[in-house]
Amino acid sequence: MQMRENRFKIRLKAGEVQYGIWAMLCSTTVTEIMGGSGFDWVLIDTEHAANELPGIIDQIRALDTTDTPALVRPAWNDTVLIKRLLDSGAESFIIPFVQSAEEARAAVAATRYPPHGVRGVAGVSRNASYGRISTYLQEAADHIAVIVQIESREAMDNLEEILAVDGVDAIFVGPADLAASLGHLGNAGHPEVQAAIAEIAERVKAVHGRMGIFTGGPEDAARAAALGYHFMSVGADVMLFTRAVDALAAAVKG
Ligand SMILES: O=C(O)C(=O)C[C@H](O)[C@@H](O)CO
Repeated sequence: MQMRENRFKIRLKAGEVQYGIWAMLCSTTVTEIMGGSGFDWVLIDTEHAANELPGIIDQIRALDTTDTPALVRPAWNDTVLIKRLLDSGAESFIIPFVQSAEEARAAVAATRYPPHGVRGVAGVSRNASYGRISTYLQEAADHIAVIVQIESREAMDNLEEILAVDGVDAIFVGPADLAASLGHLGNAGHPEVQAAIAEIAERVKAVHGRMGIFTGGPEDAARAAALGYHFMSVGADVMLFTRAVDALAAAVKG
């Protein structure tokens, strides 16, 4: 058995525009539904959602039945969390709150087998089709996408050093945490935050231009695309569902 291509990573490295959505409801059904909607990726969030490993695996399995690649955000830039997600079949990661080149190197190392990293070796996990993919250990690194989140003032201060880390495929801006770090908690629309988002874009474009951002919807995504961001999340299942059920209740209950 051969390893399948990581279509998200291929398109990411080519700088193609890819629109995604956040999966936070911890629902295999909802994630599967979103996988059939036509998005270019669905991110299974474990940082700000109660997604745990069994449910994450089920959601990855569900997305495997669609044309939409799965991305996973571990709860933290943690070697053990990333190892367990890799063995479960995750291959594209958005790593939260990376603030330095050292932390970026640690994130990459968590996805690499020795001598290039510290990932624990088990050739019979789900990622290797339980041992059927005999070349997995040798080929895995090429199929894994490592995206680090830039979402603090310190990360901005270290941006070029982070971009230079071998194995970091792209950065992803988290506007909510960036706003908090810049002193504008809850106000990602503050001019200083928006200026920082634009500054990050210019600095990343001066290096390789591979950058994504969390946006609140199509209009926000269009503004981000105009700055050069090319993989954008345009929403989250939890927000979409809450708004829809609240609107329905209001419609019938006045
Ligand atoms: O800081 C951010 O913004 C992000 O990283 C995205 C959020 O965590 C996402 O859950 C939407 O609030």
